[in-house]
Amino acid sequence: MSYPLLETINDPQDLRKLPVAQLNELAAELRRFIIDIVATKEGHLGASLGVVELTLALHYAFNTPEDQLIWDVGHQAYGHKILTGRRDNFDTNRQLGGLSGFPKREESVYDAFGTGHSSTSISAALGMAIAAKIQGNTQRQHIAVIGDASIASGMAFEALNHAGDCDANLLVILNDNAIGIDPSVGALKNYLTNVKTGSQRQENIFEALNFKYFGPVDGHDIDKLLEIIKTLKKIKGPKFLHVITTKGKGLKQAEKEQVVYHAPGKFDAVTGELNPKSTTPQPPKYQDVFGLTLVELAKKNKKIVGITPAMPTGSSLKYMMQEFPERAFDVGIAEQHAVTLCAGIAAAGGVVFCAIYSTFLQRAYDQLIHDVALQKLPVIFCVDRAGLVGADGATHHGVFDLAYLRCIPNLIIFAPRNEESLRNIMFTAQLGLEQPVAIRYPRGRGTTINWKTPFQKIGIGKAEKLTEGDNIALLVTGTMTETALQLADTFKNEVAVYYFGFVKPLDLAALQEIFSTYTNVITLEDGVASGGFGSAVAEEATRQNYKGKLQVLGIPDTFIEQGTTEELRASVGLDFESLKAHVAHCLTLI
Ligand SMILES: Cc1ncc(C[n+]2csc(CCOP(=O)(O)OP(=O)(O)O)c2C)c(N)n1
Ligand SMILES: CC(=O)[C@@H](O)[C@H](O)COP(=O)(O)O
Ligand SMILES: [Mg+2]
Repeated sequence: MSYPLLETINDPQDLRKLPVAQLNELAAELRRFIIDIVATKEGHLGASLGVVELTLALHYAFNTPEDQLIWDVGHQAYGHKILTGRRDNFDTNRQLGGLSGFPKREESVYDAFGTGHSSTSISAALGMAIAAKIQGNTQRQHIAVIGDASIASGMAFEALNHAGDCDANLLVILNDNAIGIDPSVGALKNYLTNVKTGSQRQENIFEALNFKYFGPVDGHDIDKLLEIIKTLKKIKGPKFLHVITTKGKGLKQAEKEQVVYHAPGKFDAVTGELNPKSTTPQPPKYQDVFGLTLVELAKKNKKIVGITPAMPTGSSLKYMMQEFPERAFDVGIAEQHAVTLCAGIAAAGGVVFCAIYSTFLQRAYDQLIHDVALQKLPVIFCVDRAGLVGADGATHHGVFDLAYLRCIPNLIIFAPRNEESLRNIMFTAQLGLEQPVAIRYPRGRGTTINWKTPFQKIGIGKAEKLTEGDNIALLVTGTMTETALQLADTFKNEVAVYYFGFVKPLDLAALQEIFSTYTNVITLEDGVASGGFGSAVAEEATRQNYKGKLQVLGIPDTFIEQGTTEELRASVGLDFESLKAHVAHCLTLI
């Protein structure tokens, strides 16, 4: 494919030299470029296609990078990256050693603020605007582009509340396409629909918060956008521009199936059709083991309720939402609310499952401690995307959970080793625990094709010895148990594998036996090595005055960037080959 006009744009200075009349042609090429790359390299698609015209208009009208442009979440910033000097290496997007799939300050001066988690843009832009004012810079513009799902989050509202009471030079652009990953939810969504259709006369929320409100404007009409931005630039203080766009704009299937084409995987760049799925039977995704098992349990246990903050498709809570719409809810991008809502449901006797990604649970840490654990409310957290998640990279890896959960009193922490163990802990939890439990499992598929095994109750806090071995005790948690078993198979009778599903409470009796039997102990986990499972074992080793050698293997103390999970595991020595070499070396020292 050739992109004659786009190829002349190496940064926004080049863009600003074009006559306005050529911008629509450039928009068509930019859209085509994004489609061509994402079709083969994968990534987020619909969001970037929807803001092609807005991206061009912003870089054309504002003086970036002096003016600060912040993309909320940042999954819609592909056009921005391509126009700001990253066109020629955009095919490395989300790959090992390549561009990040999100804006990143160290990647470009045009990336004013790193994003990945949603609803941070208004706070960050306001912070920059306040700093500029203090430094005497009254000319710099600060622009936050935020989606309709992201603006409904508490954090965004906190920032709007503050900004409306400041005279800082801030422009909030609401990119309203009426959908997040899944359809947007809530009263704000209804309000925005009314504003767009003019179906009800009501006070403008944003004006009520002291913003100068403009719009709604067609976000695919570059001329209109430029005209309105010209006016906005002359106004000081907080301003709000409401832009209406279509997610997936320009690719028929992406416009029609917006949920699927949020991040569609590989597809045909010309027809837009998704690449055919493999017809050979495959093990299930962990998210589906969770989602379908929950439906099974909810059919029998009428007290079960399911909650997810904005990830019904990603977490597969959608299955319960379809089957029991009155007992399963998507509450939008509202992790803090979701956790305290679950606390409330549990306090009132509900058996509540909170389906949340590990990386997003970080946002609700105080709610987890203050509202759930302190009151010993038996909320069942199903913490998805634990461990390395792959192409989303540093903002999204679920590697901190074991460390940040382990220090919370009253909380049980369980990491299933396979599909069966995930089903059984879910079954056990809904039978009734006296305290909360966090069940963490990874992105992607398990290992068992026939995974719908009969339910069995799990004894809380029990570790299991899986293989016999004389020289090394390999203590493992979660789905890395499969790798540990491969190691035991490679070093037959040398490596004893102990599976610790429970990171808390730890099986102290099992540890006592291990410390009194082995002079070499290795722990293995797919979370950070400092503070996680291995640290728990090390603390107990100190308490028990263990004199042998203990090694804690996990993610090192650094942020891990993007790549395939296999590449990333290899990069931190947690793949089978690296571990095999490590164990072989340890055995030579014994
Ligand atoms: C705190 C947080 N929760 C959840 C997500 C997952 N997530 C990424 S994009 C997205 C939807 C965003 O929707 P919207 O703001 O409307 O932007 P659009 O994709 O429509 O452009 C969600 C829920 C996230 N990135 N951050
Ligand atoms: C941008 C964002 O936060 C989500 O789109 C995320 O990439 C989803 O991750 P999964 O693909 O693991 O559901
Ligand atoms: Mg949206």
